[in-house]
Amino acid sequence: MTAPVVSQARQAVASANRIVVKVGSSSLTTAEGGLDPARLDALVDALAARAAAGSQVVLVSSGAIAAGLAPLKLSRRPRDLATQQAAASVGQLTLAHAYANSFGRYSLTVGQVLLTADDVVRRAHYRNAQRTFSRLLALGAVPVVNENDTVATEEIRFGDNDRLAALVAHLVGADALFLLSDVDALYSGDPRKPGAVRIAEVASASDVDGVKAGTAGASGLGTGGMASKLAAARLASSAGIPVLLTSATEAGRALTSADVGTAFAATGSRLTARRFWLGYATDANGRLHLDDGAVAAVVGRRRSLLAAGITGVDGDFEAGDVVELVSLAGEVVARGVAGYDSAELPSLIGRKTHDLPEEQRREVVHADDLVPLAR
Ligand SMILES: Nc1ncnc2c1ncn2[C@@H]1O[C@H](COP(=O)(O)OP(=O)(O)O)[C@@H](O)[C@H]1O
Ligand SMILES: N[C@@H](CCC(=O)OP(=O)(O)O)C(=O)O
Repeated sequence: MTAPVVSQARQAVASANRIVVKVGSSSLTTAEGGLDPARLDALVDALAARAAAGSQVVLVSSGAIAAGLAPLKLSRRPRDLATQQAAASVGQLTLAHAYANSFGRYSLTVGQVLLTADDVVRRAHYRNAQRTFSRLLALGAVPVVNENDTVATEEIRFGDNDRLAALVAHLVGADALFLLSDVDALYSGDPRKPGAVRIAEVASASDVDGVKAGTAGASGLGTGGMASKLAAARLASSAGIPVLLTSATEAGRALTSADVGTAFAATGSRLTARRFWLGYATDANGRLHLDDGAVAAVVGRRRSLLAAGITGVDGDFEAGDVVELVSLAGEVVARGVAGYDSAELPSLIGRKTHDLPEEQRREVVHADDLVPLAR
């Protein structure tokens, strides 16, 4: 008998020391939509076992809105932000309490961490959140994270916890990310439709090129569907963090042998906190449009961006602001820190460096301040 081939990604996920586990609303609720204590306990059983085996565990849990429905006598997930926030305000309390009790069965202490996108986008907040996580973990507590729905306005929302989990995985320097949902793996298309094929391994971004990632599941409680999980898995794996995507009912196996679901290998190398923040966490203030030669230079050869390769400028930004670098096809290929104010650029772009006045011969985006993005 030949032994099953275990991919490197699965080995990395199985032996990871610090892990981030994200669970979706649909995996924590009953058919009627309320919080299901049995499902929550089953998840915590698996997390506590991993903690007992020596891993540091960070849990990103959705479910606040779902948990708030019944107490507020709402029959389904509200569509408007204000009612979602009210439901989250009521439900987060129930959710956190349920986790505290459930982890308490194993004498594990939980700490609640509620984050808005601002806490990751602003560098000072990012560092602050990093310190909090690091201290909680050092003290042996399990951070239980959710979006701070009650104060997050439409503009400053993450909107989906898959992305939040990928950002938290980087923020805490996790060795693996687990995305637990109500579907056992990634499929080539929506598994509710015939013909979808299960994908076990994703070794590089091109392995998911043809995948049709559909919207949220039948429960009506999830938000992003598979598309947001796929984006989050790409975000984490391109920043050097392997990902395992499977259903919450497989949490036990996922967190021990990792021989279930879809494994995403870490493709890119780990970025420093500053480069990760620059590439993925912060908001951009403007856009620079690049010709093909400039894209090849900055993405392929990791060179600085010079004025000669820029064909257009959008937005109102100052030197020091973050901008997106866009190809002729309209794809955002990199992000970087602008070396000039947007008002200065129109007279420089398209011109060779030696044709420019001496004080304007510096790079528009220096290579050290430029992060090519995962495609
Ligand atoms: N290509 C695909 N592979 C797997 N699942 C998919 C795919 N496209 C759409 N889905 C659906 O995405 C759902 C999971 O997303 P969602 O309901 O948002 O989960 P969660 O609440 O866990 O975040 C699954 O139930 C599945 O039906
Ligand atoms: N913050 C929201 C969850 C948003 C969300 O991403 O939900 P899901 O798609 O179920 O992971 C809540 O706790 O209800």
